[in-house]
Amino acid sequence: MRNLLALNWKMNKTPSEARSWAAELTERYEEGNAELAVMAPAVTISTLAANLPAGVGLGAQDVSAYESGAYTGEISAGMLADLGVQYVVVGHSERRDYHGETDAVVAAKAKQAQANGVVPIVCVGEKLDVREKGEHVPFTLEQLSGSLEGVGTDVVIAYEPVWAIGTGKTATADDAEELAAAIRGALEQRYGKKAADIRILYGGSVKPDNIASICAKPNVNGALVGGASLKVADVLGMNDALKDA
Ligand SMILES: O=C[C@H](O)COP(=O)(O)O
Repeated sequence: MRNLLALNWKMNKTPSEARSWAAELTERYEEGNAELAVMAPAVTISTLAANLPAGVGLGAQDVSAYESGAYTGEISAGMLADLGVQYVVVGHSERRDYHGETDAVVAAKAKQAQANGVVPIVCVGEKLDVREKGEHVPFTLEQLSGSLEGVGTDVVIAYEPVWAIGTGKTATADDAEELAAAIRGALEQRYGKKAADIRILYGGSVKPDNIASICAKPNVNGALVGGASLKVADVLGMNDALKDA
């Protein structure tokens, strides 16, 4: 399966900065074996749609759980689709933590995305205390189960141990594979044979020098990258590292 390198800018870059980033990427990018997609702040999506190099996909970082109507400040999946958005991150730990998103809300968002032809990237993963108790596998699988309630197979899963996000502490490739394999098993129970075609990403302090070993694991099919997505040089480094993958 082709690796997906999902670049989550989080709340970084103005539209002008996004234009410069896209221009630099266009100048230096050579398509490799990995699929690249930018998970952009909503206000930069139009700019990126017009300026990203061919072959680089477009994503959003959140979507409303509702179709349309009186939900001030929300952005619907239909609006994202109309801008050419292919992917949307749902249930990122920062949204679960700072905005109180429950598994049910995450599932509703994923369903809205799918109903509009946008592929949800459903994020799951444990905090440090859960890992220290050795409960990271059952915790993550329960979160996954709730977040996929009623969600179809056109989905990407991102396993992000919260303790590894933005901390410089990367899970080892074996840690990533332990959870990716457990997630694959859960997907098989839910979706049968189609589970083999669902991409499972790892996220948490991924950089050019560790991405290849993590993505070499059999059940890891790419990465959800925060900090290292902001500089074009790092993105090219990760793209190169996956060239032979
Ligand atoms: O969405 C991306 C993840 O939260 C990882 O962020 P990070 O690469 O800065 O650790």
